[in-house]
Amino acid sequence: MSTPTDHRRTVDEHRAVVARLLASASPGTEEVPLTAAAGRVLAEDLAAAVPLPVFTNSAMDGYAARWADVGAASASAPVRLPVAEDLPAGRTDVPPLAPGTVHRIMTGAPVPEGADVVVPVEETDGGTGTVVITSSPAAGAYLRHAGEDLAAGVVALPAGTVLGPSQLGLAASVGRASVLVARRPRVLVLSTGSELVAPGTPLAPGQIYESNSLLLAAAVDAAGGEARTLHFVPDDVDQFLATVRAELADADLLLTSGGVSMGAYEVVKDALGALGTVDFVKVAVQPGGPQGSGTVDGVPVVTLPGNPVSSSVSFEVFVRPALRRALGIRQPERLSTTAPLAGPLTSPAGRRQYLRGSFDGAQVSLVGGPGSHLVAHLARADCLVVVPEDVTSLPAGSEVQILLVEGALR
Ligand SMILES: Nc1nc2c(c(=O)[nH]1)N[C@H]1C(S)=C(S)[C@@H](COP(=O)(O)OP(=O)(O)OC[C@H]3O[C@@H](n4cnc5c(N)ncnc54)[C@H](O)[C@@H]3O)O[C@H]1N2
Ligand code: MOO
Repeated sequence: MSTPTDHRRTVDEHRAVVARLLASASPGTEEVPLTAAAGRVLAEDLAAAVPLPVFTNSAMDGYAARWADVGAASASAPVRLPVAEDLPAGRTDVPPLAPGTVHRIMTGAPVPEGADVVVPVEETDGGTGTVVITSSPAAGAYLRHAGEDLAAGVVALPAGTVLGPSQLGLAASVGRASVLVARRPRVLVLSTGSELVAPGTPLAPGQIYESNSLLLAAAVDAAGGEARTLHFVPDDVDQFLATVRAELADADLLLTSGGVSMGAYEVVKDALGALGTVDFVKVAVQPGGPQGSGTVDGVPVVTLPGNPVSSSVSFEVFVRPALRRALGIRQPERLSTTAPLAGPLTSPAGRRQYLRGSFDGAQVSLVGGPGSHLVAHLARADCLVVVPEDVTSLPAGSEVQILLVEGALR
């Protein structure tokens, strides 16, 4: 229950704190071959060295012609013309088209000077010495003009673009073999908890499988970082700090899960809290209330709560956008929309709630309840339903904001 002494940082305040912190975690840029650039973030305005199309070329297999010669062709009054040249794609010496002749041309081949239409082979007898044309498309048809897609010299891809398949295709189309990209922040993902054992080993009573480091490392990688995981079984605070410090040398960010609430054995909070450079706060959010942020030996650290759903949601809300912003990504946030609720919901007063949902393109259904241990439900969700701080209940049909997380509408 919220009391006057229970001051909580707002979600937006904590998002700003983490964004500022991670801005300093940005490790600069590097040139990479285009063949290794998938998923990377462009760190330069990539200018087109060539126009697209590079030269005016044919959109069809057929005959490059002068419309004045072929425009009147019909089945009852076919036009017969000599075929002066054969132009396969890749031909570099293209003679101009003399009046009263055609050039046989293949898709992608340069259109000869003087041609202003391509007659598809289907409208002809396919002749190679002479051709009989039985109909002509409109003047100008089937010409793909140099520069109509992109002019030479303009920015083809602005800095901050994530290089997906079509962006890589464009970079290659303008002739780039390598690109300047943001270095991927190296994120050390550290989970703590003596009840946690690695998947694949037998469980003793009281033990569970460690899952947060897998979840968070995959989320870090998907956000553009480069995760390395470490599971620390706490003995004592000094040993924890020594382990963390030894691993920090190659990290741009330390991301921990667990050990930050109010219990008697909160190794993350105890060890990092004592340094005086990490703040532990409560955020007005559910799940994911207990949060921490600061630096360890100058390296940014964000501490997430251990409940798996809390870890996942707080990564989504606080870390992912900050990491993507630090990478220079133009659109760091998830796509968001509004959708009507399939059923009613309730939400705690004074907390922004992020409920797991499933969006079918028309309405959103809740997946499981608010419990932050519901990992199976989490894995079935494809969106987060955002319930504002001042809303405690909503009837079915209410419009709610949803964040489309990875895999929505798959
Ligand atoms: N008296 C209070 N108790 C709790 C509070 C509170 O305010 N007062 N906050 C609750 C909330 S909210 C959360 S969230 C959790 C956060 O706790 P910790 O961050 O200290 O996490 P742990 O206690 O270590 O673990 C919580 C829960 O999650 C499981 N867990 C932890 N790490 C992993 C992992 N790597 N893989 C899988 N599962 C993990 C752990 O076994 C626990 O069940 O505190 C509440 N308590
Ligand atoms: O608010 Mo805690 O983060 O889930 O249960």
